[in-house]
Amino acid sequence: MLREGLICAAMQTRAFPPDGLPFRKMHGAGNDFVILDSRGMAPVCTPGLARAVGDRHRGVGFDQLAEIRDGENCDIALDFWNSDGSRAGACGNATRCVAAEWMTETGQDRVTIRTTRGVLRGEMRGEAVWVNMGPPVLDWAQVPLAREVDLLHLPIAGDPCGVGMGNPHAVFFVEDIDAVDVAARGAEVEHDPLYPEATNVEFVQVRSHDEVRMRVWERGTGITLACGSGACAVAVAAHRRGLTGRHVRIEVDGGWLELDWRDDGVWMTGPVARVFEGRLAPDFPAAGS
Ligand SMILES: N[C@@H](CCC[C@H](N)C(=O)O)C(=O)O
Repeated sequence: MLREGLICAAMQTRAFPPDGLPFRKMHGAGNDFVILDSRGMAPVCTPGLARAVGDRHRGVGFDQLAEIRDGENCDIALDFWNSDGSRAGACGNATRCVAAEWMTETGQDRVTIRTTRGVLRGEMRGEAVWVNMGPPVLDWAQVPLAREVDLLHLPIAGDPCGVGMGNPHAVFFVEDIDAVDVAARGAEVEHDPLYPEATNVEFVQVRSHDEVRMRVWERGTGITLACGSGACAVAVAAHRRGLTGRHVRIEVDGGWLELDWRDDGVWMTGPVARVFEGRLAPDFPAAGS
């Protein structure tokens, strides 16, 4: 059990236990995560630890680190970190991964997960784990943006839509997604002054009323193979622009996600996989940071 190794955290120290810090590696459609479990104990992750573990050469490597914590009036809580050590307000694919693990471990078919945007719900439908990522934020101040603008047409070159999903997104609709330099344009838009807390950036080519192709540049991480909250933002933006219905399949670099924008929020499903379990060495550079 991951919890067994976190005795140090329970003692309010950040030093790793003598046999190392246990973690799980998972991915959802290629969006990869290190998952720590500090239920019943003090949280372990710090910006320094996230950066060190996130280093793909000297650490484990991940797009996001998710730390499972005790939930208040819900099953569990989740904190998310980007590989640059910053916090992420939402992570749809890690939420799907942890929901799937929790349901497998408990044998239950529903889970409630507290995140910074409130309590999210997950449920098993047949073989598929669906999570409700909550309603989109369509108020400019809450996205947040720096000033009042029309979210459907942001004053940024390329005419993106602005959407909040507990984290900010800028969604660009393009004719030919293969012609987009995602790294260059993504890095540029991430720090556009209109987004005071920076933004995730999605590029979308619409294929039909219920299918789109998306590529993503994530705030604090860079290009990833998928972004769940980004896929939610894309589904919302595409429907608001009149390009798709409320139910859409999204091809990302790492596979397919399915989105369903309902009255109670944006539901999402897609593949999840456990990759391995391991332990960070007790003398790992960030131990105790
Ligand atoms: N990959 C995640 C999104 C991660 C958060 C993002 N980089 C941020 O800083 O907001 C997902 O699946 O939603």
